[in-house]
Amino acid sequence: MEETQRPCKRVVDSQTEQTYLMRPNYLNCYGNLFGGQLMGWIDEIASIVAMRHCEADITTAAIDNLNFKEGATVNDVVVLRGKITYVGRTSMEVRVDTYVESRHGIRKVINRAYVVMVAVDEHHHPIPVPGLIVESENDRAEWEGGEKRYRLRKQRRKEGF
Ligand SMILES: CCCCCCCCCCCCCCCC(=O)SCCNC(=O)CCNC(=O)[C@H](O)C(C)(C)COP(=O)(O)OP(=O)(O)OC[C@H]1O[C@@H](n2cnc3c(N)ncnc32)[C@H](O)[C@@H]1OP(=O)(O)O
Repeated sequence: MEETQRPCKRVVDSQTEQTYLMRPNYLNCYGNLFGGQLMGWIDEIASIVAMRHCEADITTAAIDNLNFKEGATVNDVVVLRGKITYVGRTSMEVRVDTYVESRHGIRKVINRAYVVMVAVDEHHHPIPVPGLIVESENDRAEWEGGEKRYRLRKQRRKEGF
């Protein structure tokens, strides 16, 4: 959240959207979007959001909550939207929502993932990231959820996984 000691940026400063027209090479053998392909896209957009926020190199520390609620097939339009929800000292949580979009622009959720990215220097050591300016009620709710997940991940690491 906002701190006087470090620079702060807004959620919108790094928000990113990426759109794909589904091609045969994105599909699995059943003709649906291949899960590994989607994971690669999620990791890529989360990386871009995090790099835009911290203006440095990043590495992926964790990906949570991959649920596939809808499929997508050839000629569908798939949209990924990524935004920062929470920042620690050197880590950033990015929420990535994936949708399949109809020809009329109606979006159905395929997946929601939370990705933890860590800013690193040239020696791959974690470095501090800018704080996050929480501007809306929505940003605040995301921040509070992110804070809980941050603590939970720390606890899980203490317990050994
Ligand atoms: C034709 C079709 C092709 C399709 C094709 C598809 C292919 C299918 C692709 C799938 C794609 C999947 C997505 C791969 C994504 C990668 O590529 S994962 C592999 C890349 N990542 C790595 O190698 C990272 C390895 N880990 C590390 O280098 C270190 O653990 C880290 C992350 C830099 C952390 O360093 P550390 O020494 O543990 O530092 P420490 O001070 O303890 O922690 C630093 C911060 O990280 C946080 N942190 C550390 N560990 C964790 C953790 N496990 N969880 C959360 N936060 C953590 C800490 O809380 C801390 O945050 P702050 O409190 O400062 O905010």
